[in-house]
Amino acid sequence: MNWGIHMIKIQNLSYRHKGCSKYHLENLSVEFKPGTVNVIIGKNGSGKTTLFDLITNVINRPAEIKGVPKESEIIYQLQGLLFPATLKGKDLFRFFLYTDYKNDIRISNTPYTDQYMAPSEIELMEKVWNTQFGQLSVGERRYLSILAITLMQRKLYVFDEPTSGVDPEARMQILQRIEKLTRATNSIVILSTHTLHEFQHINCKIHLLHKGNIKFQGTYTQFVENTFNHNPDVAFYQNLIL
Ligand SMILES: Nc1ncnc2c1ncn2[C@@H]1O[C@H](COP(=O)(O)OP(=O)(O)OP(=O)(O)O)[C@@H](O)[C@H]1O
Repeated sequence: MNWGIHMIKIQNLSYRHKGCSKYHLENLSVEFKPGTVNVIIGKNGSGKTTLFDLITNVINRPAEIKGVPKESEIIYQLQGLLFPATLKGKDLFRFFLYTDYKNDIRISNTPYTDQYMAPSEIELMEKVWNTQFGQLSVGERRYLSILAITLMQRKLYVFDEPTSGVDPEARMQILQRIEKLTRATNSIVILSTHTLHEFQHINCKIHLLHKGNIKFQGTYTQFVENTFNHNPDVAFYQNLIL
């Protein structure tokens, strides 16, 4: 019997997309554990989405990736937000939450709110609930989608750039929701981002993906500790040239 901590373990994974001569992931070894937000960073085209697609079986999952829960226990937020423009905010919530067999949140004409929301979030929910998706801004769409996803109960959450296009206040609110997932359950949370400084106050482990492999792994504090002004963008650059 396995009493060990549940985690996703990748060992010596090499992968290239069909028709490509160059490997996008090369002898990649990494572990994703519960209890922290696993933040994947890396340059454009470094393979973050490819890695997510492999973990979630969007691309056939290779044997080198172990410990992934079964499909019904996974939720994968894609970079693009594909949802019919005429459906309303509440319909999006219904779409996500009614597909979640574990959920008992009921959707009505009254906007969803809970005790974790700041007044600005409640105000936003009141606005978006009965507004068509197509009439919402990109950031409003993303906030609404991520909020719905964080209300689902899963063993693995994968978010591809969940804060892209979102204003600084809503970004922190989204990240705090995501961080809460790691506290309340034993779930594994993995996300990718290009905006690093917002993780300063989030319980996270950073994994820097570069040239097919992990170049840096550690806490936010470890990531910035050797840089002037503790600037994470400088740390990013320095790690690439090391
Ligand atoms: N279906 C595909 N066929 C061939 N090459 C692909 C395919 N999908 C992605 N690639 C290539 O794989 C590499 C990694 O792409 P990927 O989308 O995983 O990067 P990323 O780190 O998520 O980038 P970004 O930060 O820009 O979102 C890129 O060079 C890309 O051109």
